[in-house]
Amino acid sequence: MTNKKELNTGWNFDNSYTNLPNSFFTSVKPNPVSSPKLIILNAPLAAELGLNIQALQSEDGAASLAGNQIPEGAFPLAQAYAGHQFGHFTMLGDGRAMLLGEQITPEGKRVDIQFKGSGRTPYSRGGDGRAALGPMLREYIISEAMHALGIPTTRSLAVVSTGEQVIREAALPGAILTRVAASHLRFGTFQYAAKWGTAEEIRSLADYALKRHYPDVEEDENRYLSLLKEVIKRHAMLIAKWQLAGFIHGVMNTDNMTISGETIDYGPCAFMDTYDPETVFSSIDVQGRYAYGNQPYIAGWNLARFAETLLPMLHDDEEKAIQLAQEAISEFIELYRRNWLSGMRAKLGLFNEEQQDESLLENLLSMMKEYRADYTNTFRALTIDNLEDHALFKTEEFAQWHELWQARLGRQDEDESSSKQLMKSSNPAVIPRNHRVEEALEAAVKQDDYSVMERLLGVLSNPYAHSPEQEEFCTLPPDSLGPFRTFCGT
Ligand SMILES: Nc1ncnc2c1ncn2[C@@H]1O[C@H](COP(=O)(O)OP(=O)(O)OP(=O)(O)O)[C@@H](O)[C@H]1O
Repeated sequence: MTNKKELNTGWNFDNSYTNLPNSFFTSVKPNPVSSPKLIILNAPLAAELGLNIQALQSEDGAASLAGNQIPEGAFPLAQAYAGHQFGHFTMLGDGRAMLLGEQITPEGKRVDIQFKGSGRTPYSRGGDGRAALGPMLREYIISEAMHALGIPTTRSLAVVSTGEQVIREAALPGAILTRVAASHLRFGTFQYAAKWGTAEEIRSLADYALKRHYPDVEEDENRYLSLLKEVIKRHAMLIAKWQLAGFIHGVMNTDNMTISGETIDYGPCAFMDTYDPETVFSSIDVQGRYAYGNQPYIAGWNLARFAETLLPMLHDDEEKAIQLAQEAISEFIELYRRNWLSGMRAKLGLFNEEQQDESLLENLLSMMKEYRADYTNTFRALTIDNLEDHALFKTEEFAQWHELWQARLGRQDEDESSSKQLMKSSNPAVIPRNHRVEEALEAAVKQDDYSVMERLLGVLSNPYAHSPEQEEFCTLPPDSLGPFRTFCGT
């Protein structure tokens, strides 16, 4: 085995998180695995990060992506955090993840490099610290698809299999995902500090978050109120993008909401096929708390939990602090709605605003719900003017709606081709449909055949292309009216 200094992977770490008080993390070592094998490497992302692709593809590269070798400059640590899980507050922390370090990219950007599935930590509670191959590939596929759709998200750099099994409902092959994120600061990190930390500790966390993610407001007179408002703005944008793409996160616990406004934790998530706001993906979400249509309200609820952690810093007078927080939080739904509306206008090829746009949209969505229309394909069909053989398009109701829409398009200055262009860049032709993701995972995990996943990743990397190769990925699941199925075992 070559010496790690000879393995010039290109890591360029500068670890700022370690400057926070010790209570925010525990220094850890990844638990070496028996036979690391590189399953997939995201070469374009590696290049963006300034990494040496060939070195990472070597045997030693795989060992380093499994945590068997710690690169120079890394400072592996497990982050402490808490969170509301399905409404219940609990202490959490990285139980199977660890921050390897913060990479400074050639463009001077700072990003977290994190292993997920790299062994037990002091926060593992009863868990084994490990992850199964299927779910790590699932996170890889969906996070990269989200990125290509233009939705802020953590990224996936690589998956290595460990050569070891993890025991879930059955014995499954183990794997480690290398995740890249603007940071792993979560609402839950603040909740942890507010519950168990000192006033100084929470203040140092808030200052750190400001410096790292919102430097423009760092000098504001009430910078903690500005932090709250900026996080609200980012989430108003993020959740609008989720809703517009038909994405269901599945576990919007406060530990799965980032301060940076990136989507994190691709557990039981999916893109909606047939349009129904009540769609729930996770089988453990028996009450539908995290249903598609609830996501904006849950985000508002989570933001309120984040706001509570900042109260002592918003104002010396408690009542005044509560009032400031409430005012900020009360703006979230309106901000979200505005972003959503503007995205929906683009999906319909509309450049300007008219008062009746909301009802035009609501009418379309309620028809889609009634006729169980496929969310993505309906907008896509409107885009390409090739109305599919679907019950919705044959109804009198739709014909009337179509006429109103055409009249509305006619009342703007832009010509038809600009409208079509706008629609094409706003309505993806292909999304990671769950049955296609499952199919790719099954071939990969059970048959060691990665070709299905590679083809899927290929089309997902260019979702707005509207190319013939995408056609076969637009088909609905065989049981499109049935309940979603989840890929078990995380
Ligand atoms: N097998 C495991 N061993 C130890 N801890 C675990 C294990 N699985 C989950 N956890 C911990 O339980 C908590 C909730 O798990 P969840 O599945 O939501 O997160 P995750 O997917 O592991 O991580 P992330 O939110 O960073 O994507 C996290 O703190 C996680 O680290």
